[in-house]
This record gives sequence, structure tokens and C-alpha cells, in this order.
Amino acid sequence: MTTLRTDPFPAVLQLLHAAAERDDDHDIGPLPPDATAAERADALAPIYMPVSDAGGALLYSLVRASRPQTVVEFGTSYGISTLYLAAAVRDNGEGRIVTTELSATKVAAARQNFADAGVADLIEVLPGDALETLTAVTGPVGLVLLDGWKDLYLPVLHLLEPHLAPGALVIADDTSFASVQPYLDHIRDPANGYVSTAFPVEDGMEVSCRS
Ligand SMILES: C[S@@+](CC[C@H](N)C(=O)[O-])C[C@H]1O[C@@H](n2cnc3c(N)ncnc32)[C@H](O)[C@@H]1O
Repeated sequence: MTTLRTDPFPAVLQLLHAAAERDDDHDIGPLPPDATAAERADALAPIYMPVSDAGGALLYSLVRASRPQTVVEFGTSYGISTLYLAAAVRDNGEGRIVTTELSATKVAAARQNFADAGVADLIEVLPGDALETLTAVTGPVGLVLLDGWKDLYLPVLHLLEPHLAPGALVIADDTSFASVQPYLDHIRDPANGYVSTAFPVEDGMEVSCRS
């Protein structure tokens, strides 16, 4: 029996996925093209934008198989992806998760969700801008999930690169978005030190191994 199927975990995850189903009901309106990451996070605070159940199952499996000591996540939101990562860390019996989120509303809600699901002891939530908060991360980082604003995937990767363990996995979500292209160009170029492949889950996930 996995943590994914052990109470109280599945009920919490199910409630969050159900709440995320209502993402499209929120009328946010257009954001100015020059909005900062923080302005976008505040405006979009009611929106979950989570990984799908299939994406979560992939994350769970990758963490189980690779047994990372430290997992770093960029973009917590309400914590759905973090919960899949945490279930795998719990079932591995070792490891921890560091996740970061710009919206204070979401940080508070995610912390409560982690407590409700019984995995808060495995997760450190860093409130603020990933480009600042993740400078505090120490290695070796065995798995990274990139799921914040897409234009920041490459700078966040560069920030974490000195701490990546040999063979570390880097997973980028929503890779069909045009703004992820600079990241994909970088990570798919073997000269940059990764073996990378596209994984056809929902809006696309790129799974890359530090070579
Ligand atoms: C797609 S959502 C994350 C979804 C989450 N991983 C899940 O599956 O439930 C992206 C999140 O990244 C956050 N974010 C965007 N830019 C950020 C930054 N610079 N630092 C920290 N968080 C950021 C946003 O506020 C938003 O909540």
C-alpha cells in the first residue's frame, strides 16, 4: 500500500483536484504584458494550475525510482504536485522536499494541505521569488520539478545546477507552452550536459537527466 492510497492522503488530494477543476470559473482578465512575476502570482492566486493525476503518477514513480535525498520544486501553488513528490519521499523512507511559491495566499494554503495530508514533516516551503529563495538550497539535489512561470525555467535551472547530483533528474511541466522553448533548446543540447526526452503527459513534461 502506498502513501497515495493511505488515509488521510487520498481524500486531501482528491479535494484539491476537485477544487482545481473550477480553475476556469475564475475571471482573471488580461494581465499587462510587462507584469512582474509577483504581480502575475497575486492576480492568479485563486488558480491552482496543477499537474494532472497522470503527471503526478509520473512524478511519484520518478522519485521512487531515483530515491533523491533532496527534491526541489519551483512553483508550489496549492501543493498538488508537492503531494505526489512527498508521497514518494515518504514511501522511500528517506529524503526531503524544498518547494517555493511567490503567492503568500498559496503558501499558507499549501502548508495547511501538507499538514492535512500528513506529510508536512517532509516539506520545507520557501515563501518568495524562486530566484532568491532557491539560493539557499544546498545539494546534492537529486530531482527538480520546474512548474513556476515558464520564462524562469532556465534561470532557475542555472541557479540549481551547481547543486545537482550526478544523474539528477530535472522535470519541466507544460512544455507545449511557447515560453518554455528557450529552456527546451538548452536542455536538449547535449553540449549542456543533459540527456533529455519529451514525455507526453497533459501539456507535456520534459524529463532530463544530468549526464
Ligand atoms: C503552474 S503553478 C504550480 C502548480 C503546482 N506545481 C501544482 O502542480 O499544483 C505555478 C506557480 O508558480 C508560482 N510562481 C511563479 N513564479 C514564481 C517565482 N518566481 N517564485 C516562486 N513561485 C513562483 C505561481 O505563483 C504559481 O502558483
